[in-house]
Amino acid sequence: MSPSQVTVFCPGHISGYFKPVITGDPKTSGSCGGGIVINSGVTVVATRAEETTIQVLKTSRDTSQVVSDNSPVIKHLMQNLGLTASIKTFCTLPLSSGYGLSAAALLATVHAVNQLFDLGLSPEKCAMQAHQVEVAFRTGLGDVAACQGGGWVVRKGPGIMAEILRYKDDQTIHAITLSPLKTESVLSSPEMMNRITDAFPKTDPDTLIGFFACSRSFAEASGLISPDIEKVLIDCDANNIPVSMTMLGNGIFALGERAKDLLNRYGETYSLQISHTGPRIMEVLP
Ligand SMILES: Nc1ncnc2c1ncn2[C@@H]1O[C@H](COP(=O)(O)OP(=O)(O)O)[C@@H](O)[C@H]1O
Ligand SMILES: CC(C)(COP(=O)(O)O)[C@@H](O)C(=O)O
Repeated sequence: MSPSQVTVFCPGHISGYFKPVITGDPKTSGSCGGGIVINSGVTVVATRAEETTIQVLKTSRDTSQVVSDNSPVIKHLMQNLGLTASIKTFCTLPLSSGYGLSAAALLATVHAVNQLFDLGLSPEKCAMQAHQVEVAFRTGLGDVAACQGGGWVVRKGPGIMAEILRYKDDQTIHAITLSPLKTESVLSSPEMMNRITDAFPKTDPDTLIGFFACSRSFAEASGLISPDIEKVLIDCDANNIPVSMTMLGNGIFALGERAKDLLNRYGETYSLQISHTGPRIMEVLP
């Protein structure tokens, strides 16, 4: 019996450093880089329907509010798949703030409709469907690849099939967002993309502390740090707290429990764990 509704959770992703790789084909384009797959992301509820409707909801204190009745990337994904369904996406982190929520929404949606309509797509094919929309819309380059699994990650090449090193760690990551930043605005700027490429680190980290150092030197060299962000970075430095800027968002992420009280002085602080998994089916209703 085909299900009537499927719920899937996909983790988000904080990118720490990245190098765009644009080949002209969204399937082989993407980025190399390092980031953290986080235990907060997007939950998608896909329900059989005669036409595609999309609701983007933000949840806080167990109450969800509709923030948008549209999502061009989800709409395009459904058209690519030739499917119609009611799609509701739920997140607690802020949108357009560098938490990889566009990727998480896309990847969760593909896995949900794959189960809802019994498409038989492999995890890799699901990820490819999501990745190519992300890249085509310039809403991300490497987040879908990262969110296929858990851990803090080093992506050695662009796209879904490239080598990804994944490392487990149970330390807490704390993050704040000072203001939204539309990823597409940066990815569509040739001048910024060239500067970002030049800032890419020469070696890959193999420790979490080393990842923070790589991300921080990348952020400093990228020219993306605003005065407000710089102030928080310096405060963390003064307290010996590993810290960097979320890519791409006007935000900060820092390592360990001591970061929470410090970041609380600057805004709402999100306490995050490194995810152990990628997308997960949460519920299937008959
Ligand atoms: N939770 C979500 N549900 C549905 N669509 C989303 C979601 N998050 C982002 N998107 C879509 O992706 C677009 C780009 O988001 P983006 O700025 O890349 O956010 P992020 O930095 O969190 O990935 C948004 O304008 C929206 O259309
Ligand atoms: C940094 C970014 C290009 C965008 O990340 P976000 O703003 O979270 O969509 C990411 O996709 C990456 O390739 O590392």
